[in-house]
Amino acid sequence: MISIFCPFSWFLNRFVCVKNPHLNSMDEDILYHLDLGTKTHNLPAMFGDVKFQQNEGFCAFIRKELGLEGSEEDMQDICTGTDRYCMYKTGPVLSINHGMGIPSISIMLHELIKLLYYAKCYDVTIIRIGTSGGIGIEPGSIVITDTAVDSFFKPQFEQIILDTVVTQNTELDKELAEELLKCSKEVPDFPTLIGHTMCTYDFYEGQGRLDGALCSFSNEKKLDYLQRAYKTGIRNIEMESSVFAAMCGLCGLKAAVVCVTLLNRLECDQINLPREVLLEYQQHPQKLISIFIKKRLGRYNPK
Ligand SMILES: O=P(O)(O)O[C@H]1O[C@H](CO)[C@@H](O)[C@H]1O
Ligand SMILES: O=c1cc[nH]c(=O)[nH]1
Repeated sequence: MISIFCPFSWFLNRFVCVKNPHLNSMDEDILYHLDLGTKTHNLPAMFGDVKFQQNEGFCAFIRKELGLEGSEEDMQDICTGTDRYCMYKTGPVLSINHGMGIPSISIMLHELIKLLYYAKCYDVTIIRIGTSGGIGIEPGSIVITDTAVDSFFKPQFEQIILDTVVTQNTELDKELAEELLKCSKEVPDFPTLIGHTMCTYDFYEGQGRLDGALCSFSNEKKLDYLQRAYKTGIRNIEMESSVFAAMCGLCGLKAAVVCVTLLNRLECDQINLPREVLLEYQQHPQKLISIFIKKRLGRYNPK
């Protein structure tokens, strides 16, 4: 492990760290997919005050909740030169979309973590908020992930590095998950629970769906698989949590995954609720995270 910032060990955990000795010898680092760079942008000035990082377009909402200055129109996409990702910042909150699937979020995280490192950010909490398919729970529920598991229900992420399979840990921060669960008591209008999240490489066959262009198994096989997943403690399925947990863990970032469930996969495969219901469900994680951020900043006033 390389520690870059400070010789005092108590300080090390506070700064975002990278684990790449080669970065030290680079004159310039171009964060290509974010359209930012260490020579072209003053990253500490732009991002040095970031304390919370979200993965969805969430800034306008939290800006209003925190009563920060300016209008929604003031919020410019920071990654204007690329259409790969969008990034917004309001006060100490940075919000980025990550696309779908492990490769997309992994590229974003490499560049984001370097950005936080170059910007000398410290005490950062990073939260993925998004949607998922629930298993055996009411649609609209939030699952706070304790551990991301793979399609074999194993708590690990297999990263292929050169021609070697490297197994990485996918446990998320337990204290942070509990703190988020505590915050959920303030929003009793939807259930929130802590559980395992299965992370897959595909939305259709990879999540046991019968409605893709390809399907090679029966309804009985599908249900048997999902019921076995439920028995191991898996409560939802999505497509990014494992590499997110692994990379954040390796870089010492306190991380959480907070996803709403759009359907109960023991009952159906299609996401067939009206658009307005789905949009309302997608606000559930935002409401919870907004309470969490307000509490952390000492700005929470229950209504
Ligand atoms: O709502 P988001 O964050 O995109 O997450 C889920 O939705 C997508 C599939 O519809 C996948 O990315 C999955 O992880
Ligand atoms: O079933 C679902 C719903 C949202 N996202 C997923 O990955 N799966």
